[in-house]
Amino acid sequence: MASIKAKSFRLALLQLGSLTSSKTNNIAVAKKAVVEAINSTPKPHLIVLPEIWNSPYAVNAFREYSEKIPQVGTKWGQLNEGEEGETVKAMREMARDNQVWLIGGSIPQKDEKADEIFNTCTVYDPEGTLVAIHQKVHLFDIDIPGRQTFKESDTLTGGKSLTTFDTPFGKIGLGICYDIRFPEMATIAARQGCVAMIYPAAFNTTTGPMHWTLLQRARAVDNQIYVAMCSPARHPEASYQAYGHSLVVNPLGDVLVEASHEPTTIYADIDVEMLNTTRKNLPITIQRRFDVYPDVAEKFL
Ligand SMILES: NC(=O)CC(=O)C(=O)O
Repeated sequence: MASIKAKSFRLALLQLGSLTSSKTNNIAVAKKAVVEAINSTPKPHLIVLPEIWNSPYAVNAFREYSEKIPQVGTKWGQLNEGEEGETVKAMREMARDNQVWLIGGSIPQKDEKADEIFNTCTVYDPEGTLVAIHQKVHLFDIDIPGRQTFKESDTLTGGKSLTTFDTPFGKIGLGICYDIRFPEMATIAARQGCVAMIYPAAFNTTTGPMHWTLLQRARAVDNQIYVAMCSPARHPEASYQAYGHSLVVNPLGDVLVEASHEPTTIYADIDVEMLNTTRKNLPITIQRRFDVYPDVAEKFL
């Protein structure tokens, strides 16, 4: 597990602004930001959108904005009209038209059979094939009186599995926002050989200043991987004030790049040699004492 065979790559986090209650507007905003990122130099290999970017981040909106998501492996043009939601179709186009890997943030997903709604991240390869689906495992149910109360479980169901996906530049692990507070997910992904954990996210103006940077640095240092979180920009009229501050941290825990709360795109180079050097110099990945405590990744390896 010490060193990882992968290629270095460039990551772009799209901290989308001007998101409204119009899904059509939000799709147009995302499409434009993807095109702008792809025209930057050097070109990013992997583009990330934020959590719940096509809908308001509000428990009473998730059902109305929810969409059908097809199975992993469905290719561009394989489905008939109506077999997948309009946001999913748009994300396929963003990936295919720009020949780029896309982590499509998250959108509310409708599971008609079970009558359930999930907070779901989809990933597309440069051909527009849906290659991974992650349903937010840990629902954001918190109550900090007078400051921040939110109960995703009022309308959402939690996912039941962990998600990684392979790219030509290495294996990537996925989580969504609150998932980062549960360290096992990142540890399992790292033990499976991921170079990075990427979380579409939307912390708020209470929990953001407390824990946003700390959690990412902790997950990075504990697991000697890259960690990134992509947030929407703050929106003064929204019922939920996103923290912004999209961020990328390296395996030493250094913040490589951080946005403010304004709409912007940030870029970072994921340097696999740096990851391997960190693991060689501080060899914690081969010093674990599984004779003293269990390996949380074991049943997933
Ligand atoms: N919005 C979330 O899912 C999580 C969050 O804001 C926090 O953990 O704080």
